[in-house]
Amino acid sequence: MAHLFTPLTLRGVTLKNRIVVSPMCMYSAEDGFANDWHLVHLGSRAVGGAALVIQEATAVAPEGRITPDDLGIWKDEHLPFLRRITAFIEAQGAVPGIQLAHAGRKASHRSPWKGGTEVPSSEGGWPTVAPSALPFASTETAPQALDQTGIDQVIADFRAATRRALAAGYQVIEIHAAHGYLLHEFLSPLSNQRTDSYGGSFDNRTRLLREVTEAVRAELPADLPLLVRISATDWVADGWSADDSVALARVLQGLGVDLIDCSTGGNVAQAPIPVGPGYQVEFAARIRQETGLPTGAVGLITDARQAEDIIATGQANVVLLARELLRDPYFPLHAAQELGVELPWPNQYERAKPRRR
Ligand SMILES: Cc1cc2nc3c(=O)[nH]c(=O)nc-3n(C[C@H](O)[C@H](O)[C@H](O)COP(=O)(O)O)c2cc1C
Repeated sequence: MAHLFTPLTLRGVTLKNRIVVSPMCMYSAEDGFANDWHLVHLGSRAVGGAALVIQEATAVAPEGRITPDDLGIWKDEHLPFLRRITAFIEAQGAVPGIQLAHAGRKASHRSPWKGGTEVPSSEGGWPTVAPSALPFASTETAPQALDQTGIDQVIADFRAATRRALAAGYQVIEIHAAHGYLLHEFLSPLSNQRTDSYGGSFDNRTRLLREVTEAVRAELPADLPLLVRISATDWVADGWSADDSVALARVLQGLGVDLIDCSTGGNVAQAPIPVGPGYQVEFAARIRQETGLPTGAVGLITDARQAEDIIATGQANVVLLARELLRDPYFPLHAAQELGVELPWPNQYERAKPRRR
């Protein structure tokens, strides 16, 4: 049996294989509400055979949206449609997951295909918040530094969003602490120059993520797993480092986190990132090796044998695929075919279109 198709149990949730749909903003929501697009998009990844479908960065507060077109879970009215999505994913034998997010200083931007620039207030843009009043790029408006009341509100928003996510039927929660969004901004000394108990030392810069993690974990039943996505490095000297990530993983392990999803970058506009096949896998491997905590590898994993090798060699416990699953929503079924694994109904790979190379 290929390692890629062995089940993985995290607390009381069993993934039927090791292929996870990496969260991807689809910029197709209005006022945070999911619609038919999200049902078909996420549902088809479940039909395609992925074990866990993690819904895009879903904002815990309206001002935490990257773009006005992001999904949200800041009010109960969002839940009825989300329930349709989770029910459909589950009916395909996959696990519905959600990434809870706050975009911090990178909020209030147009989607990439609308240019990615800041949305002016005249067009519905809003003031952004961050640990310090430092813009992501020198051309952008500076965010407001959060005060203690604002920080408490962020923690309360993650807590309330978790409660809603459970009510909507998600079985896996992932906290988004990567890619230069709010929680990563607090971690990195490049974006966090606070002098209070949330800035300065490692202990202080990790405080908000620890408090958010504790709040989310406290809402979760003991049998549901919690994932945290981190950017394992800022890719620049004096930024957040791989050593920091190992230390953070140990702390998160003690707070009941079950898997670290290891991405990188996003907090420095011009970071020299050596993008190439599997370029972030080494961080998942190191964290797993040094902490014993399960990890997820992500980033240019596009090939069944590459994915199999990552799992077989113990570099990560799951692989997360993003763009390859846009190109080939049936990647898991094709991978099974390529690795000689026969899957039970309804995931017989014969039902999928042959893959063109
Ligand atoms: C259109 C698009 C939207 C994305 N949105 C998110 C997101 O909401 N949350 C997140 O953590 N990463 C997001 N990412 C990053 C992916 O999850 C993934 O980490 C990255 O694309 C590298 O994986 P890949 O090479 O398989 O695409 C997005 C990527 C793309 C292409």
